[in-house]
Amino acid sequence: MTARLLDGTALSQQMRGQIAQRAAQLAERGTRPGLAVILVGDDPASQVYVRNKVKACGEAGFHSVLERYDASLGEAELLARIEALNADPAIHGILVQTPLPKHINPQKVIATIATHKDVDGYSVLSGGELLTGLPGLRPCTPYGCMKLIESIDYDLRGKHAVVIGRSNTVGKPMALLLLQANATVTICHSATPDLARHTREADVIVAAVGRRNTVTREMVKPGVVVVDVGMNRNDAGKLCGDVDFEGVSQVASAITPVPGGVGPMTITMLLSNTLQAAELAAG
Ligand SMILES: Nc1nc2c(c(=O)[nH]1)N[C@@H](CN(C=O)c1ccc(C(=O)N[C@@H](CCC(=O)O)C(=O)O)cc1)CN2
Repeated sequence: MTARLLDGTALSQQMRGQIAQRAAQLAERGTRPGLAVILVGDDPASQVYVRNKVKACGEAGFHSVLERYDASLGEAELLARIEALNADPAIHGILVQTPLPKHINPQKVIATIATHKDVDGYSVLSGGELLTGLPGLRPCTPYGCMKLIESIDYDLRGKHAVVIGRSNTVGKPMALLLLQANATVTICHSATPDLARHTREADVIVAAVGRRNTVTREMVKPGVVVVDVGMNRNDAGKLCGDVDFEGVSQVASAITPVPGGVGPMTITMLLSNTLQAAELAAG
């Protein structure tokens, strides 16, 4: 079997077109969705991501501001800046790019962002909304993974989904979203003995560990749907995920590539969340 490609670039293009249309309708009613992106420090990958976020905003007709600060920015100054953006009516979403410099506590930063502007969906309140099934802003990467699975009309009801990774930003919210879609969910992590025992039983695998070749062909059953959140470099310096794409795509029914899978969807869901926040603010 050769797997169907879950193409995040194509799905993003389609979804961003729809988001731009909705943004234009909202703008006609007097509200232009606005996103503030804050970057502290000069991490090269983060610089690319924030640039791409601002570019995507422009293409969707959103207002956006990019605030860049030196890595020496004090925590109190950053929190004060967030408070000001919380009070700014032109801003519907606030995002602080991670990783942050060591002297800044990311939990404090996230807690300072107003819940209704928390377009990363990282706050304790946003997490609680997800946990309890209340409407709210969902973390962009797992939300994007769900859209990729939905894009092939895959019915998760009664399916066994295995999530590899238990981070607050991907693994845990991913498991909750799959649960909400009526899948039976197993979360595996670094202390799970015999990972393959679990992945071989899976109808759906979401790999989010940050280590290449975590999932190989012998570890999956034929027909499995595989979503690869990993972003690693191989020995040749080429971008690759957590899944051995060459091997697993021979037996899977659908699989995301890296690059071009989950990554672009992360930015698309950020636009979607910002639009949702703006629509709510507009009433
Ligand atoms: N505040 C946040 N920080 C971080 C997030 C986040 O969602 N919010 N996620 C990641 C980084 N990230 C977005 O910020 C992100 C990562 C990767 C991509 C992407 O499109 N990747 C491409 C490949 C890019 C390349 O060539 O290097 C792909 O997979 O096709 C988008 C966004 C950590 N920080």
